[in-house]
Amino acid sequence: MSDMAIQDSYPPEFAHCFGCGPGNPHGHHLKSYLLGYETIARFTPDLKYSGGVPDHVYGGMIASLMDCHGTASAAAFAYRKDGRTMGDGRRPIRFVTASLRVEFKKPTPLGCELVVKGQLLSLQGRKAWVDLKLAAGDQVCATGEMLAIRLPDPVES
Ligand SMILES: CCCCC/C=C\C/C=C\C/C=C\C/C=C\CCCC(=O)SCCNC(=O)CCNC(=O)[C@H](O)C(C)(C)COP(=O)(O)OP(=O)(O)OC[C@H]1O[C@@H](n2cnc3c(N)ncnc32)[C@H](O)[C@@H]1OP(=O)(O)O
Repeated sequence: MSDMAIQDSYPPEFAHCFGCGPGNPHGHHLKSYLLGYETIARFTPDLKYSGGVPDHVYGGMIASLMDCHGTASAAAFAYRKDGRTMGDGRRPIRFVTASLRVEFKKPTPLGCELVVKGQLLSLQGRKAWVDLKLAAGDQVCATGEMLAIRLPDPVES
């Protein structure tokens, strides 16, 4: 596993995301790591993120974790495909979410660590499709699929 969280390679001007930006003092600071052919993030939501059922996580938090982990995963997979290393000093590879489908399979318990994993389904041009799973212990509580779009490099003037 790379020691560097994918989000820690974001330059300061891209580090303000509420869900995962290291530079947002009020945010969640999600950290995603490339581990072989998949990505992994661990997060324990604060008890205030309860959903409609007591002791269960609010669905928006689940989508938020997938949103940030999915775009970070897309970037990590693109770095690997391009034969690059994150934080290599060149213009960073960045993706944004174009679409995210979440399927809530089981209630997600509040107060325990959640593990989000990402796998690359396809990477074609600027488009990355990422498969996502969120589990509490052995229980997969939500699955998702993201289409992330790579931000184009600026045109040199
Ligand atoms: C989001 C603002 C953009 C400016 C960003 C600036 C700085 C941030 C940079 C990096 C972020 C760094 C770190 C990330 C941190 C946290 C991320 C958390 C995740 C998020 O929280 S992220 C926010 C939510 N996210 C958005 O706020 C996106 C709003 N949106 C857009 O900004 C544009 O929509 C964009 C850029 C997606 C594409 O725009 P574009 O002009 O560059 O490219 P274009 O439209 O040509 O699409 C190219 C090909 O993707 C296909 N395509 C596009 N959208 C599709 C869809 N929905 N379904 C199916 N296919 C789709 C087209 O059909 C075409 O396909 P084809 O090439 O085959 O024709």
